[in-house]
Amino acid sequence: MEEREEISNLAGVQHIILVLSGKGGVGKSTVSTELALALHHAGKKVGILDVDLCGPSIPRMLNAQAKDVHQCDSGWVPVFLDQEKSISLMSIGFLLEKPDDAVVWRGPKKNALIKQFVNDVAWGELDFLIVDTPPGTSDEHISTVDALRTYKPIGAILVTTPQAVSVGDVRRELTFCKKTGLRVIGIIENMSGFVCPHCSECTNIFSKGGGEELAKHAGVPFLGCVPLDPQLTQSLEQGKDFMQEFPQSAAFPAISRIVVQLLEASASSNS
Ligand SMILES: Nc1ncnc2c1ncn2[C@@H]1O[C@H](COP(=O)(O)OP(=O)(O)OP(=O)(O)O)[C@@H](O)[C@H]1O
Ligand code: SF4
Repeated sequence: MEEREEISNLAGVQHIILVLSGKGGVGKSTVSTELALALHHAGKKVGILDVDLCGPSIPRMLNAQAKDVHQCDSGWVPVFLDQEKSISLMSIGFLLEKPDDAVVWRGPKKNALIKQFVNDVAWGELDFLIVDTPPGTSDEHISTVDALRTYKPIGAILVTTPQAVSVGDVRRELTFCKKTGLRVIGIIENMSGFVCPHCSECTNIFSKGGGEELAKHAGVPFLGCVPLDPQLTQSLEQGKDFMQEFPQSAAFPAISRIVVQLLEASASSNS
C-alpha cells in the first residue's frame, strides 16, 4: 500500500538527471540551478531536488531561503518558484531552523532522509527532475540512486573544472556511474576560462580542455564549457535568475548550448 503511494509521487516525472562532481566547489549546484532555470525558460516543467545535506546552497541561489515546506496527502509539497508552478524545489535547507545550521547526522539518518525526499515529495507532472548531490561518491549517492531508480532510469551529468585533479575525481565518478548503471548524459567543464567583461579577452586561469579530453577518453559526450563569469557569481549570491537577467553575459550562451544538447539527449532516451 505504502509502495503504491511512493510510485505515484514520481510517476509524472519524465526525466531524472543526477548532477555529480568528484570534489566540492567545482560548481555542481551552480550547474544544477542554471540548467533548471534554462529548461524552465525553454518551456519545460522542472523540479530541483537538493540532496546536498551538508551544504544545501540551492535555496539561497534561487532566493527561496525563507520559504516553508508544507505537507499534503501524498507527502511534502515542494516550494514553487513561479506563479505558474512550473519550477519547484525541495531541499534539506527548508527543514533547518536556521539556514546556516549544519546537518551533523550519521549515515543511516541521512540515508533515511534521502529516501524520504525521493519518495515523499509530491512533484506532480515534471519534464525534468534535476537532483543536486553532495561532492564525491558516498553512501548518500548510493541511497539516492537506489531510491530513484526503483521508479525511473536515471541520467547523470558530471561537472568538473579543467585542472587535472578535478578531472581525476571525475574519472572516479565515471566508475561510479558504470557500477551503479547510470547513463552518462555528458561532462561539463565549469570555470573554464575567464572572459574579461571589459575587452572580452578569454584567459584560461585553470588551463582548459581537461573535461573534453576526459570525455573523449571515456567515450561519453562532452556537453560544453562554462566560463567563470562575475555576473553569474553575482546572480547566485543575490538569488537572481541569471538566465533571464544576463543574456549578454559570457556564461549565458554556454549554458544555453548545454541545454539544447540536454533536450536532444532526453528526446532520444527515457532517462
Ligand atoms: N562559472 C562560474 N562563474 C562564476 N562563478 C561560479 C561559476 N561556477 C561556480 N561559481 C561560484 O563558485 C562557488 C562554488 O559553486 P557551487 O556552490 O555551485 O559549487 P559546488 O560544486 O556545488 O560546491 P559544494 O561542494 O558546496 O557542493 C559559488 O560561489 C558559485 O557562485
Ligand atoms: S583582459 Fe584586458 S581589458 Fe580585461 S582586465 Fe585584463 S587588461 Fe583589462
